[in-house]
Amino acid sequence: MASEGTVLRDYLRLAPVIPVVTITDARISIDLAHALVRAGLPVIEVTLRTSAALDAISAIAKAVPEAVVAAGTVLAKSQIRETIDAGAKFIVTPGTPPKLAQALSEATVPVMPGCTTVSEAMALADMGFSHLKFFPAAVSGGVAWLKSVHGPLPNLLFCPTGGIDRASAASYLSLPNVACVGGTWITPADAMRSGDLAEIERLARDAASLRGQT
Ligand SMILES: O=C(O)C(=O)C[C@H](O)[C@H](O)COP(=O)(O)O
Repeated sequence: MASEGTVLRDYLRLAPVIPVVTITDARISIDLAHALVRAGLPVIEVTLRTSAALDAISAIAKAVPEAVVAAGTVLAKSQIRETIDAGAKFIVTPGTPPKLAQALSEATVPVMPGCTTVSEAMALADMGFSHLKFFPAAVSGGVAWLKSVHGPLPNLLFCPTGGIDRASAASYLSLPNVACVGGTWITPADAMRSGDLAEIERLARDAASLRGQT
């Protein structure tokens, strides 16, 4: 688990923002990943919310080696193997009930489990997880929550996600216990639907520029 933490830390250092992407047609995934990589956001979380998700992960993993594709919305133990087989470089969950946490602790790729409370964060830290998704961040205390937990839990790093946008991202990124933030604002549903990759690349470039402000 310790070496997995190092690998995950290196992934999360690649960019200030992880685009959280829901893909309904896997055919867009390679061009989308190229656009995000070009813009400076190589770490991409593909949510397992659609039937195209595993194909999209697989396509990105094979065709865009500069990208680090993660599987998001992993809710069940059975999805761990599926996503690793598809080529996911790491796994992200929105929340992490104990049985899922146990299965994730045995995964062969790094995992960023989701949590919302101090007790959940402590339980995950106790299992060896060092980088946690704080979800849903904005409605669960946001920046103030992260500031408060840094004192008692100084060794944990978070990727707050949920309700974060371009305007609020910088205040999260300025915190010492925030590795990066996640969000969907880079890949809005209408741009995804119409395949407007130029707009997505513009939003991604703008998000990547947040690095300099922290
Ligand atoms: O489905 C999951 O597992 C998730 O990870 C949830 C997403 O991270 C949020 O839905 C982010 O959405 P926004 O609030 O629009 O940025």
